[in-house]
Amino acid sequence: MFSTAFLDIPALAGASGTVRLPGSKSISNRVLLLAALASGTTTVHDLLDSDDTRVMLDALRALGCGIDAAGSTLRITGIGGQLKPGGPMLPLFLGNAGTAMRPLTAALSLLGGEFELSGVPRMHERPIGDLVDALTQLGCRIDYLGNPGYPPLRIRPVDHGALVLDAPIRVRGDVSSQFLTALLLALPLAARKDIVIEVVGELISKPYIEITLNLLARFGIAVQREGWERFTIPAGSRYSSPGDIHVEADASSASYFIALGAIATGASGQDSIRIEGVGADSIQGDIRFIEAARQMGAQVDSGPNWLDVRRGAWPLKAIDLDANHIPDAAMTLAVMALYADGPSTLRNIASWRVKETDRIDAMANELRKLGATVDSGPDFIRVHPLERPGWQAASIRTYDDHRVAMCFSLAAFNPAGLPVRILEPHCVAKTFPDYFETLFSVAQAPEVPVICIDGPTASGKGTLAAEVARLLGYHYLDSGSLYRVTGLAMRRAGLSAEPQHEAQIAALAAALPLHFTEGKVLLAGEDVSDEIRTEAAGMDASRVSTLPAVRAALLALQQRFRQLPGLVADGRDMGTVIFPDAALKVFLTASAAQRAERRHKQLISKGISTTLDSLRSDLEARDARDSSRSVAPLKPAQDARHLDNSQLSIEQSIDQVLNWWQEKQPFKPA
Ligand SMILES: Nc1ncnc2c1ncn2[C@@H]1O[C@H](COP(=O)(O)OP(=O)(O)O)[C@@H](O)[C@H]1O
Ligand SMILES: Nc1ccn([C@H]2C[C@H](O)[C@@H](COP(=O)(O)OP(=O)(O)O)O2)c(=O)n1
Repeated sequence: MFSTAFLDIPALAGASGTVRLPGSKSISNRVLLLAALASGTTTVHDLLDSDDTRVMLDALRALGCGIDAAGSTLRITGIGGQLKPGGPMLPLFLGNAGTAMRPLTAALSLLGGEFELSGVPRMHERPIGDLVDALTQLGCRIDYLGNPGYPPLRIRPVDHGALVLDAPIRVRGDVSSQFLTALLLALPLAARKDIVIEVVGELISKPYIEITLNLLARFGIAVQREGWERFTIPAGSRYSSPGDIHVEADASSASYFIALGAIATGASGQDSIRIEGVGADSIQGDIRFIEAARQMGAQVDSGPNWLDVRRGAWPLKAIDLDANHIPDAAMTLAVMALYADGPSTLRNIASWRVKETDRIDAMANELRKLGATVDSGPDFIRVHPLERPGWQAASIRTYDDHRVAMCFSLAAFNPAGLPVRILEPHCVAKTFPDYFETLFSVAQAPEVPVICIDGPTASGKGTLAAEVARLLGYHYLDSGSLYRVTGLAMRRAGLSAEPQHEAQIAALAAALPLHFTEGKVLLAGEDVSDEIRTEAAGMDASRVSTLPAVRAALLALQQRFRQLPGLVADGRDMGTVIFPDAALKVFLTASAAQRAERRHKQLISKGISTTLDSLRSDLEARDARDSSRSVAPLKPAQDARHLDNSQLSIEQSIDQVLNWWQEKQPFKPA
């Protein structure tokens, strides 16, 4: 996951390959609650691991469920519809997870304990009054702790004998279908008699109700449905665990990759995007996004649990769609509309206004930043396509809304070749923590940005480069470590850095069984991180690095580090030889005295004893060798910016480099 303040997605030109998507949020949280209310143990396969499922699991654990996770499988032992009596008041924090807040409100109101349910500030702006009203009609005792009609809530113990089960329970269906889902999931707890629920107003998002009914049936509860207005939970309904249950991949998450297949072609101009984990026969309503994507021109093939999508019509065909049945996935259409042959309109989407943020306003604002003309109203949005000269590079605000972040990544395919900056990209953790990594695994960029930091030993290159990479979410190449490992391999093979061994050492370098994990360097599985950091190893590295065949052998390996979304590379010849087209090159120096002192401190702190004088003379010898060798000597690239950090702190050096980088970016302010 990217935990950076922003993520710059370079202009993307194509995409092809296979993605496996995480489990559906809607199915995951429903299954968890049903398994928690059932008796016995349910093994849940392919559960989504995200913020929203984590808050649900924390709540269920607090209620006394046994939860045991192993890889992508989770075993949950339910409470059999009953809480242990006499527990203390339980405060439950549910973040911004509507799929936890709504059903838990209903279930806990009927379970009998005392609870306080709260969430993040946005959760306290998301309406829940219609659900609370329905539960109150029934005899449940729920108080608002803040604004009436909104969380946080206080739930008091209920007297099951006093529940009013004779009259139908009436609930509004036109604000959020989650209220009805919550009642359907929870009311079997009270089904001494038949319980009838009547929907008031036109029910929105019906496919989500279908998921609810489908999963209730898996847990032994056969709800009778008359149209979309009346639902009956039969007397004596009891949750019974199905034993094993598989969670389909999230169809809403699939929408970004279906769109990707419709927009992008592969390197050969005809490859497709294959999506695994969900097929066209999915129980999730958002799978009908496929129909909309087809209408816009996508070619979609499907089989059991897979989809295969490729570009059909181009530009995409404009669409005018009642998107009430796919409210979440329809946001993706709003970005696809930028690539269409005319204005596209999405209608009947008033529910967007009460989601993680006001999604109609959010989409309109951010699409306008890209240069688009957008009209919107209480329940619709109309997006005009963008011609090449109209596109602007924008910093996209994401409003703590995962779907805004994910769908705007598709703007990186703009024909103007502009990058897109996504602010607070970590909001995707709500449903798809590795969304951007998954996108980058199939996307191709004509130019992956590189920042080079070259300079003499102990100038602080490694420290600076690693931190800049971390702050930008870029990959990091410590090229010196490759020469250090080659030096070590040379020693172990009983060779020395002489011309007569050059070919053998180069062969070793070309086949180094090298892995970088969690800041460690592994050579054939052995952790050599400390061994390659000694001054002797630095000297060996400097010696092998003078051999042209060794440098040639390491070239391709270094260039393979250049991957989306970008790279920061440090060394001696990053800017001159390995990445001559890098967008920013920094030549980092500090006085020899300063560098010797820094290295001295560094080695002492690692418990390695040495003297300042010997360090300084080693360092000067190494500088001389690195600068005077015939191939790729240490020297600033012609277009490098010089940074002498003798008088700068580490933070000041980082700020300087980030400022230079920012100056090169085309983004307009957020
Ligand atoms: N600007 C700076 N001011 C003071 N010390 C620094 C600065 N930059 C790096 N250092 C310290 O100098 C030492 C050597 O830095 P390092 O990044 O290993 O250098 P290099 O990769 O160039 O050999 C480290 O202990 C680091 O914390
Ligand atoms: N791109 C590079 C990186 C390192 N080298 C050589 C020259 C250096 O003295 C050694 C060790 O590099 P490294 O960056 O690890 O050394 P310092 O941390 O700066 O002391 O490798 C090189 O020739 N080209």
